[in-house]
Amino acid sequence: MKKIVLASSSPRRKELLLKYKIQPLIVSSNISEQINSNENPEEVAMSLAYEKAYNVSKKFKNGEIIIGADTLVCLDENILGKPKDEQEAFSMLKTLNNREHFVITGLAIIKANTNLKIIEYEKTAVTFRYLTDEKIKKYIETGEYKDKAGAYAVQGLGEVLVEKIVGCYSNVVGLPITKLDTLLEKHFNVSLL
Ligand SMILES: Cc1cn([C@H]2C[C@H](O)[C@@H](COP(=O)(O)OP(=O)(O)OP(=O)(O)O)O2)c(=O)[nH]c1=O
Repeated sequence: MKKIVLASSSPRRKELLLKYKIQPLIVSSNISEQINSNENPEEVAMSLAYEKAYNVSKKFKNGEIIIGADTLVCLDENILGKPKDEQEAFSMLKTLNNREHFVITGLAIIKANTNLKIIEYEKTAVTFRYLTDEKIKKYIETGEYKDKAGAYAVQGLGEVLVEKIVGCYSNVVGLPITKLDTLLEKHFNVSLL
């Protein structure tokens, strides 16, 4: 079987991928993620995903398949990354309140020691229900906002904040599984199942 490498330290991505038979090696990319908010969010997500995959691919030499991803939340052309503290988490959740936003994950797949690289993105629409300041504060008190783009986790307690999702669910959690399988089959002759 071809060796698959997940270039990520995200426990969510790891969990999403470990369900499948491909037994990925997990290697953290350690890149410093700089978000330039003047850029188009899809391009930001794809270029960060590529940087992560490329950084890890340099450690491999035998045609290993390296997967990198970057998830960000996008509201009216503004990019929301991970909040640095509770105050920032509160203001992020307040702006997401009672309306629709988009979650974009850039996905990069590289074959080590070849020129083969595929870079795409997936976009999912998420609508928050109306939340009182009290409810937002209670959610922040759970600590779940930490290390999450947009300050929430739909797969966790943050489920209660969400009224509607249109599109790929795993994309919101951090790795668009359907798109990943489609690209792996098409370009790398690998299947998740
Ligand atoms: C919106 C949302 C984001 N997230 C998480 C997924 C990502 O881990 C994180 C966005 O951060 P990323 O910078 O995409 O990833 P990461 O720093 O956690 O991991 P790495 O760069 O090593 O791959 O937000 C959720 O877990 N649930 C959600 O509902």
